[in-house]
This record gives sequence, structure tokens and C-alpha cells, in this order.
Amino acid sequence: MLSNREILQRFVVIEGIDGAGTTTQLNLLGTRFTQHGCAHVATAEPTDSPIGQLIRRYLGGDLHCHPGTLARLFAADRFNHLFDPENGIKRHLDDGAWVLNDRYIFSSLAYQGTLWDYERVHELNREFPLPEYLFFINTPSEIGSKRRNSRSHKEIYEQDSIQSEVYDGYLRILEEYKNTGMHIHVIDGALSENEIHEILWQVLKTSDTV
Ligand SMILES: Nc1ncnc2c1ncn2[C@@H]1O[C@H](COP(=O)(O)OP(=O)(O)O)[C@@H](O)[C@H]1O
Ligand SMILES: Cc1cn([C@H]2C[C@H](O)[C@@H](COP(=O)(O)OP(=O)(O)O)O2)c(=O)[nH]c1=O
Repeated sequence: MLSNREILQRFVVIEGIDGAGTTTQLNLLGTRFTQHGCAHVATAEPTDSPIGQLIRRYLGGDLHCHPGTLARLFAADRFNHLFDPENGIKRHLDDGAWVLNDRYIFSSLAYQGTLWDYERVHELNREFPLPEYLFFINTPSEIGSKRRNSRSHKEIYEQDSIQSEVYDGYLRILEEYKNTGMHIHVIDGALSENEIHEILWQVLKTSDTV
């Protein structure tokens, strides 16, 4: 049951296809939180842990595996990211900080769920709590494609046909998760970096704890 999922307060997730600008927005938000003296941790998935580094090797194309293996690696990396006793998301939230995260379960559902098997990916991510805020930067694949093409190094998902499927997957997931109690904001990815940032900031600023 999606409606019974635990929601972690002060946990913020930014999602979008490759090139949507999630990394850009994470950095801008982190700077803004710092300027306002608001305790926070800015982080991302896949993480820098050994599991995350292994995932990067698959994404880079120098290792190959069954898509089910990759789905499980993302879930293992996420479990560690959430529950690591010293540096995990839960620990930071329990200490009173905000956690700003570039990608979370919605990436697994949109990428592995679309490209492999939605039900199995859903099952692998069922135990994870939901964020209080989910920002989806709504960047259709044509716009993302132009931005991705300026990168020298391509990862395995950085192809227009794949990104277009993943984009459609995100739209389905947003619909599926709309009544779960998260604050979901869909933001026009064609806006400038600063315009998008201001929208995110205005939403978070009105929360009583920032
Ligand atoms: N709203 C935007 N408008 C135009 N360019 C953007 C925007 N957001 C990000 N970019 C640019 O697009 C590229 C990809 O951004 P990035 O944040 O790395 O995307 P992601 O992490 O979602 O793949 C970068 O060159 C970045 O400066
Ligand atoms: C967290 C996560 C990421 N991904 C993909 C999305 C991206 O294509 C890739 C790396 O994410 P990321 O580092 O955010 O990409 P970018 O280079 O755009 O900043 O991993 C999944 O397929 N499943 C997941 O669960």
C-alpha cells in the first residue's frame, strides 16, 4: 500500500531524466541553505560508497551485468545511504538536519522499472521511506538531449530513445505516488537554472523549519 509508507520530514529529493539539471539544482539549494545557516546535507545517488562506485562502472559501460543485478545494486546502495549508522540519511535527519538528495527510489522506478521490470523494482524499493518533498524537473528528452550532448563521457542510459522511455516512466510514477502524502512539485525544466532554483527555494522556505 503506497499510502501507508513512512514519510521522512526534512528529506528533499530532486528527480529528472539525464540532463534535467538535478545536479545543478542540488548545488544551488545547498548554497542557499548554507547562506541561510540552515543545517543540511547535500547528497546523491548513486553514492560514493563501494557499491556506488561499482554501479558507476556498470553505468560507464566497462562492466556488464543483468539488469536485475543493477536494480539490486541501486537498492543496496540506497539502503546503505539511508541507514548507515554514522553517515546515513536517517542519522542526519534524526540529528535535525535537512537532507537534499539528487535521485532516490523514483530513479530506480523510472530507469530500471521502465527498462527492466516495474513490479520487481517496486518490490526492491518497497521498504524505503518516502521524502517529505519530491521535486520533478520536467525536462522532456529533446531538451535533456541537447544538454547531454555537451558531455564528453556518455553513460549507458544517455541515449535519446532510452531517455524518452524513462521520461514517460517518470510521468506514470508521479501519478502513482500522488496520494502518498509527499509534497510533489513538477517544475518546468525549460526555465532557467535560477528560475527553477527560486521555485524550489520558495517552496522550502515556507516550511516552518528552514
Ligand atoms: N534550467 C537549465 N537551463 C539550461 N541549462 C541547464 C539548466 N539546468 C542545467 N543546465 C545545464 O545542463 C547541463 C546538465 O546539468 P546537470 O545539472 O549536470 O544535469 P543532471 O544532473 O540532471 O544530469 C549542465 O551543463 C548545466 O549547466
Ligand atoms: C539512483 C539511480 C540512478 N540511475 C541512473 C540515472 C543516471 O542515468 C545515472 C547516474 O545518475 P546521475 O549521477 O544523477 O547522473 P548525471 O550524470 O545526470 O548527474 O544513474 C538509475 O538508473 N537508477 C537509480 O536508482
